[in-house]
Amino acid sequence: MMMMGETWSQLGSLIATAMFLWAMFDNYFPHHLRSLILSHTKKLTSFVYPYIQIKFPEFTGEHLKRSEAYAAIETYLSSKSSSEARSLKAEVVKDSSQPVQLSMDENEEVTDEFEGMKVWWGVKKIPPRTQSFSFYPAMDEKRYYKLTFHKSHRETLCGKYINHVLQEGKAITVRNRQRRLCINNPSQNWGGYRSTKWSHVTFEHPASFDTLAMDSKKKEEIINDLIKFSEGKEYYAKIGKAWKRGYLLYGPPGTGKSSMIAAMANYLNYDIYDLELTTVKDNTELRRLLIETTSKSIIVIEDIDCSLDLTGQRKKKKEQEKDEEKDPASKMAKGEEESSSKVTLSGLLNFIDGLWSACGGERIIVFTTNYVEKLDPALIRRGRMDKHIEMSYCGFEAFKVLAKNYLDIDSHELFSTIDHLLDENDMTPADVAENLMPKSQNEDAETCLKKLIEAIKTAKEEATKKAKEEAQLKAEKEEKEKQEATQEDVKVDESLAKDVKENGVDVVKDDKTLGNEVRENGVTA
Ligand SMILES: Nc1ncnc2c1ncn2[C@@H]1O[C@H](COP(=O)(O)OP(=O)(O)OP(=O)(O)O)[C@@H](O)[C@H]1O
Ligand SMILES: [Mg+2]
Repeated sequence: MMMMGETWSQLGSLIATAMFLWAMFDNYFPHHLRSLILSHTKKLTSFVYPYIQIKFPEFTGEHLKRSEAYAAIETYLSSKSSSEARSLKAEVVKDSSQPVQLSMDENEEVTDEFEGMKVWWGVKKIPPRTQSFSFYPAMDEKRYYKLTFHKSHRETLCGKYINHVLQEGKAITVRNRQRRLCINNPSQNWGGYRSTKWSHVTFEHPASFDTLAMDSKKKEEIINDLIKFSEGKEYYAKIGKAWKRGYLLYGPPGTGKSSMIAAMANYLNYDIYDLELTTVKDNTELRRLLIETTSKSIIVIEDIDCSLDLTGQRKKKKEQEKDEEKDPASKMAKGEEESSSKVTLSGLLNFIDGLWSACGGERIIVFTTNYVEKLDPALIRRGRMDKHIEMSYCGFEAFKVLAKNYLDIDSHELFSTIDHLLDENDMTPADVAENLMPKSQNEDAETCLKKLIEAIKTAKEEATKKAKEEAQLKAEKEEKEKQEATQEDVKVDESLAKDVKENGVDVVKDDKTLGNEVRENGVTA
């Protein structure tokens, strides 16, 4: 059965040869008789060989570009080839998480089924026409995939099936794609041979939504939001909106903002572009960087409050100004610095919902901050940042996720104590996780839980002590200010009295108010 397509193909060739021989007798037959015979032969061929074949050559076009269809078919057939074919070829595919991709060798055949219809796939090699030396031997070795199916299935297989193969092939490539973490290069390194605006490494962060400790309802809501977005191509096209979504993650340090971004990327299979704004010179550079990001990616700007301040000017600039006050020499370079500090809030906003949105493909943009209240409302208004996600201190539900991850336990008698303690005290998931992690092999789950309880209690005591100290400091400061104010008043009174004594009328002339006071105090001019 395996070679069925092959056998039929040979039979087809035989018939074609016979037809050719018929044609050789061309001259001996009158024209009308000849076309009659030919039309009957065609019917006979189609009756004896009711199969259709489609070829997909590896290289196409004038410049012999590797055909996308060929690559997609190869990927699509990879799993079938590895389980059915006896002679296989292994190739390393660039940027793939799979060590090698297996494909069937020449003259092998695999079968596939689509809506109950059977098809045969084979790969063939066209031998090179010349034996001459070539710089591109791989290109000389032309191959093609051959699809064979019964003519009665023509309509479905030519349209729907081929479409399905190509789409699935591309989807598998995306799934197997090694994801990348890209970091923007400083612009002074942009010029030159083969330089790029982004450097990348393989993204291998293990965070996932399963390991992320947070309220399960909130987590589910975020996952659903991501699914809706990633499947929303038609929806976004319908409502006339660019296929983009903005998230603002805010919360104290160590509450899992960066882990959340990694989990999102892992969940959606997206690349991450970690955009460091402080090395971007101006809005033009920002645009150039963003235009080079690829589809299916998350663009991250961490600690947005540190990159831009409320007026849209760079924070760095403000700090420079402070330094300049102390150091006049640095003032000399001010003009230069100014021109290098021009990434503005409006530039960023224009990019988020301006023209950049027109470049197709799905992109998510995530801002993180520890201080949401510091951000400009223009930056975080709905529509720009579609979803605001608060990453908060560790609650009991989040703790249970961490306990499962770190200690592999779902319940324990100490859980209720921890529940109570976490309810009353703020502790970040990062701190909880740190305490739950066994430091040696002797530390079992109970020891770690006790360690956590101790840590929360200590943190509580420290927090109470700190609060007391702060209250005391505040009271002392207020008292000091009060005393200083009183001393200041006394000084003013004394100096006033002295002035009046020394200057007499002049003071009254100069200062009406003072004159009134002087008059009231009984010292007349
Ligand atoms: N919600 C969480 N779930 C699971 N692990 C967490 C969570 N929050 C923090 N952690 C742990 O703490 C470490 C630090 O967390 P992360 O870097 O995500 O915090 P962050 O909110 O981005 O902090 P920062 O504001 O300082 O950037 C992580 O490596 C992770 O192990
Ligand atoms: Mg972070």
